[in-house]
Amino acid sequence: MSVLKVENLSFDYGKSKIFNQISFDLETSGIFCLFGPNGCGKSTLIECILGSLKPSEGNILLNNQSVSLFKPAELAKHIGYVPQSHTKNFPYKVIDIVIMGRAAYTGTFSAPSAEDLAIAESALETLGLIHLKDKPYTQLSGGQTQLVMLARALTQETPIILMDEPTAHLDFRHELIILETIVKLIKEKNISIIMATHFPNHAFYFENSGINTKVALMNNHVFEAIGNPTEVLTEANMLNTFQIHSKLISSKTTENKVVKGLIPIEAAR
Ligand SMILES: Nc1ncnc2c1ncn2[C@@H]1O[C@H](COP(=O)(O)OP(=O)(O)OP(=O)(O)O)[C@@H](O)[C@H]1O
Repeated sequence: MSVLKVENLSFDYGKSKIFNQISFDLETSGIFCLFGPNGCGKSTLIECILGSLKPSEGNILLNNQSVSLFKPAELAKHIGYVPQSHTKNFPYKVIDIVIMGRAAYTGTFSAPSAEDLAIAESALETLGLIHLKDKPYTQLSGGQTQLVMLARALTQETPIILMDEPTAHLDFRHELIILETIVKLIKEKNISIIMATHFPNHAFYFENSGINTKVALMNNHVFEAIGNPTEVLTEANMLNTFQIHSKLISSKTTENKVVKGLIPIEAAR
């Protein structure tokens, strides 16, 4: 079943066409990975779904209703967002940043309730961040900040979360913690996720973890391929889109689980 439908969506900045007539379904408890070269339009598409950019044509349907009909606070009860980067203007405490995820429920000028505080603390617990609760978030590392942004999105308690390169700047361990958290959210809370990423192995990681995973290869203003990771992230598509030679490998873990991944071999000259 689909929770979000994008139909024939186009967007341009003036005369500059960013994408043209793209369509996809986000399935309940599934992940949809947007994958493609720098500047192909992944963030622009995410911002169209969030309602902060207006597409030139097409529809975005949430539970069969156009997102353009939702008031921002109403949309924020359905769709959470983890941005690619975040400017830190003021040394708020971590808990205050996370509790901002409740704004759609409390209103901008009302004080958060004890329940809002409990929800925010529970999100920090889920992500192993509770010890940072009272720390000024201007003092966090890049990885900790990214996890706090995810905690804020969880606090929003939405069935859908959009993530724009959520592992950018993270070390190997923090990257895996984010990926594991995404898998947990999908399996335990039935959340559906759209994620822009530069790493084919993120999509394979989700598939290897038993998640319903779809990938779109965004390039030349369209989805040049769409489907499961094995169908889309092929050696031929990597050569065609990124001009790199790569090798798709499949192996078994000690628990006999089949895992797939894509190894870059050489940039084509
Ligand atoms: N305000 C703007 N006015 C005009 N063009 C813009 C504007 N913002 C972005 N663009 C252009 O739109 C295109 C798509 O940008 P977008 O950020 O969506 O790409 P992306 O796929 O997310 O890139 P990356 O992988 O580098 O994050 C780029 O060519 C970019 O230069």
